[in-house]
Amino acid sequence: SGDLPPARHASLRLLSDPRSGEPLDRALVLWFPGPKSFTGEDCVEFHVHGGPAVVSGVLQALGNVPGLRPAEAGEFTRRAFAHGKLNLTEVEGLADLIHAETEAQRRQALRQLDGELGHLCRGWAETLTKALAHVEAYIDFGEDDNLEEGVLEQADIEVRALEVALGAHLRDARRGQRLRSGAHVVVTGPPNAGKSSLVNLLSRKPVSIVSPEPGTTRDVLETPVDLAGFPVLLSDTAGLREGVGPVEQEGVRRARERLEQADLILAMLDASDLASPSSCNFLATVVASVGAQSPSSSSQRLLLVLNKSDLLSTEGPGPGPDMPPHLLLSCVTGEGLDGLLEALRKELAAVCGDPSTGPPLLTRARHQHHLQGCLDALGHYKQSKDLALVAEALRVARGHLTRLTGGGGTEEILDIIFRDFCVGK
Ligand SMILES: Nc1nc2c(ncn2[C@@H]2O[C@H](COP(=O)(O)OP(=O)(O)OP(=O)(O)O)[C@@H](O)[C@H]2O)c(=O)[nH]1
Ligand SMILES: [K+]
Ligand SMILES: [Mg+2]
Repeated sequence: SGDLPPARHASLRLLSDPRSGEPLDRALVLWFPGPKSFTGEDCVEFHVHGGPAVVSGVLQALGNVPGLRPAEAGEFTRRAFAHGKLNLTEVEGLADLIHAETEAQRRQALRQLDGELGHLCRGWAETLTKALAHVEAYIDFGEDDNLEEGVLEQADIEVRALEVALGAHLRDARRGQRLRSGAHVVVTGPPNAGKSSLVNLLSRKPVSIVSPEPGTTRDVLETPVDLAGFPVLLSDTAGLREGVGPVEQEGVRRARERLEQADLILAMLDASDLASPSSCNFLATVVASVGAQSPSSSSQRLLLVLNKSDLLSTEGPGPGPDMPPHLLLSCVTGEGLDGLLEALRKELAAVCGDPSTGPPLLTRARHQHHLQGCLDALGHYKQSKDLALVAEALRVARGHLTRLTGGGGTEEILDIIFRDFCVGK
C-alpha cells in the first residue's frame, strides 16, 4: 500500500495483528531492500518496546503469516556469508565481537570483522596465483622465445618472500589464541608471601582464603579476570616449601605443575623477609631459571613482586643491590598496585599480542591449520624438480589460503563456526 515505509528510513507505525487487527505496539519500522542489507536479501526490522508481552505478541503475529518462521541461531550471519556479504574470517570476527569480554578482545574482534586477516590472505593468494600463472606459462611455452626471461626466477623470489611472511605469522599464532581464550597467569612464591591476597586484589573478590598461617592455600584456585583489558586465567597456588605433611606436599606438586603451563609468572616474595631460606631458595630456583631463558616469544615471562612494602621502613632493611628487577607492592595499603597493573598490561600485550598496534592475529586453530598447510605445500614446492609438481604444490598452497577466508569451505566447518552465534544474529 502507499503506507509502506521508504527504504532505509525509520518510520513510526502502529503494528497490529494482520488476522485480528488488534493493535500490538507503536514501533519504528526499517525496510532494507536487498542487496543493500545485512544478509543481502530483503529485510525488515521492527524496533518494538522491550516488554515480554509486546515481543511475544509481535512474534506470534509474525509467526501466523504464511512463510514466516523464527530464525535459527546465526542464520542471519550465515545468509550474509552465503551472499558474499562477509567472508569466513569476518564471520569469526563477528562471533568474537559478540562474545568479547575485555577491551583487547573487542579491539581484536573488530579488526577481524573489518576484514584485515581476510585481506592479508587474499593478498597472499594473489601472489600464489601469479606465480602459478608464470609456472604454467613456462610449462606451455617454455621453448618459446617470446616468453619473458626469468619468469620462473621472479615467481620463485615472490614465493620465498611469502614463505617468510607466513612463518612470522605462525610464530605469533599462540598469541592470538591466548587473546581469545585467556592467558595463563600463575602466582607463586614461598608460603605467606601474600599470593592469595594478591589474587583476591586482582580479581576484586574473595577467591582464596587469606590467613597468617603459612601453608593456607593447597589446591590450585583458578579464576578468570580482566587484567588491564586482557583476558586472563589467574591461578593461586600453594606456597613452595619442602619438608611438610603429605597434603601440603601434594599442593606444592600441583603448584609446580601449574607453573609449567604459565604464560606469565607472578613471582611473589615478602619484602620484609628476603633473607629467609625460603625466599633465597625461591630466588635461586624459580626466578633465576625463568630469567635465564632466552627471550624468545615462546618462553615464559616473569614479574617479580616484593609484597608487604608497608613493613619495610619498620622491620627489614629492604631489597639489596643483588635483587633482580622487581616491583614493590602492599596488598594491605594498595600502594604499588597501579604500577603492577601497568607492568601487567605490558607483559600481557607481549603474551597475547597487542590488538591496537600489532599485525592481524590468528585467533583460531583453524587459521593456524591452514597457514601451516600452506607453508608445508611451499616446502614441497621448493623440493620439486618437476614443473608439474611445482604447479601442483602452488595450487595446494593457494587452496589453504582460500579455505581460510571461506572459499570452498565444507558444510561441517560452517556448522562449527555458526554454532557459536545467538538467535537474532
Ligand atoms: N603487612 C602486610 N601483610 C600482608 C600483605 N599482604 C598479605 N599480608 C598478610 O600476610 C599473611 C599471608 O597472606 P596470604 O595472602 O594468605 O599469603 P599466601 O602467600 O597466599 O600464603 P600461603 O597460601 O599460606 O602460601 C596474611 O596474614 C595477610 O593478611 C601486605 O601487603 N602487608
Ligand atoms: K597464608
Ligand atoms: Mg595462599
